[in-house]
Amino acid sequence: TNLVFAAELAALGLASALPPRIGTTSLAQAHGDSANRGSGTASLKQVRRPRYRFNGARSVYRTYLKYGAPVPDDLVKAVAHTDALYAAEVKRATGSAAAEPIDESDQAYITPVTIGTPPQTLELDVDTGSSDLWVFSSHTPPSQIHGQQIYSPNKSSTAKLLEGHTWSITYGDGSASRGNVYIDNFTVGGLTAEKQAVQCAQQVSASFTRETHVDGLIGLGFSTLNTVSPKSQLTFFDNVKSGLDSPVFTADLKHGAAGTYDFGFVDKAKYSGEITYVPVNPDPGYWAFNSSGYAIGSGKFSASAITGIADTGTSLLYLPTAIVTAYYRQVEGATNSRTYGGYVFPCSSSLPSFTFGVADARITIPSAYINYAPITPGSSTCFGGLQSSSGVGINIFGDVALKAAFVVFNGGSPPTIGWAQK
Ligand SMILES: Cc1noc(C)c1CN(C)Cc1cc2n(n1)CCN(c1cc(N)ncn1)C2
Repeated sequence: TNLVFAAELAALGLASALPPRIGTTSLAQAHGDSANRGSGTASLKQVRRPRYRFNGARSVYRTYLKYGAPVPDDLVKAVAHTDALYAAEVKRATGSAAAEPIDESDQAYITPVTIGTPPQTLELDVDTGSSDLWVFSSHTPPSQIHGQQIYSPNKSSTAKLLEGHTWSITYGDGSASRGNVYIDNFTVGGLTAEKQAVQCAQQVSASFTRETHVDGLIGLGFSTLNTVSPKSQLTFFDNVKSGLDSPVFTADLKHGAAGTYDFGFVDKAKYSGEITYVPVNPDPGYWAFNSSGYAIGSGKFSASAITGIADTGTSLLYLPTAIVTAYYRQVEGATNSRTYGGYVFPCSSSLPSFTFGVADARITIPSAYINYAPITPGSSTCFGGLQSSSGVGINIFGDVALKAAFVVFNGGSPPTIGWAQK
């Protein structure tokens, strides 16, 4: 009976009150721990099983089975009932995927995904500034494909054409793509959306053709921005959100190194200090939030609200002209070049860091991130990672800003965005 009792307690996930006796060797002793009490005695430490929920009906049921007793019908029903209750509470799905820079200036980041059956692997640009999931495909004219991996729906047994639906999107820099739509399994970071709308490109603009490392985009903006017509489709995040442990995804982008996108959980190991959450206005369809102000280098903080969007699909940081001119006034030889389309400076110039506020929190972008890249490979003139938003029409916290922080995109009600130093 001691053994049974101990077993029941173990089933409860509780430490047993009955220390095991002769013949058992503690793990510590197995690993030669210092206090050797001689032979014949040992003690095993038990630990609580994480997230274990005791299910009484099931425990009684097991005892009936163990002693071959006939199981009463209402006990079988009770077990099914309690299992169902717990299934509703069980830890849900999460995912974690790499975000690899496509070049040495972190112009964009790519994330491996699989689509269809058998799985076809592509590497897509996760883009919180748009809401279309589109891919280079077997429907893309070969003349427009330059090294990209493609998705072939006709090779996937689970692909279904979304009859009569098309899509067409144009991005801030004028690049564009359009095509038809399939529904298929879509997996990123071990997380699968069974019926994901996968938009197949039948036409891509030259700048996408030139981007050999980018096989398409995963739009993680709000689904209201999705361009599929006549019926707009849900983003991957909206498709998986209800099954996630928590309705969030996080971005931990890095300068010149692979970072991660996590889904369903906030990884405490990825940031320092506290995460500061601020409201998001989902109406424009972007992750729009208010920054509380800025500071240049070690200068004083200027508390002035800056409404902008957190956009993983934009490379640079675009802010109001007044802030940008104040910044480059501190950079030797900086000019706003019409030729190169923005602020440039001698690559050897020393740059101040740039700090932006999120409520009372402060995110500081190291100066190295603002020395973005030579205007052409090998040039001694460099392009700034901070540029004016006046031509864009909206302030954009793109990768230059995002990679200085750990960012939580909280898709709960109401949506919020969290920022932490790292
Ligand atoms: C890659 C990459 N990423 O940014 C650029 C530009 C490139 C390079 N370029 C040659 C190709 C290209 C152009 C775009 N992309 N890729 C990604 C989506 N684009 C966005 C997304 C968004 N949220 N906001 C604005 N544009 C425009």
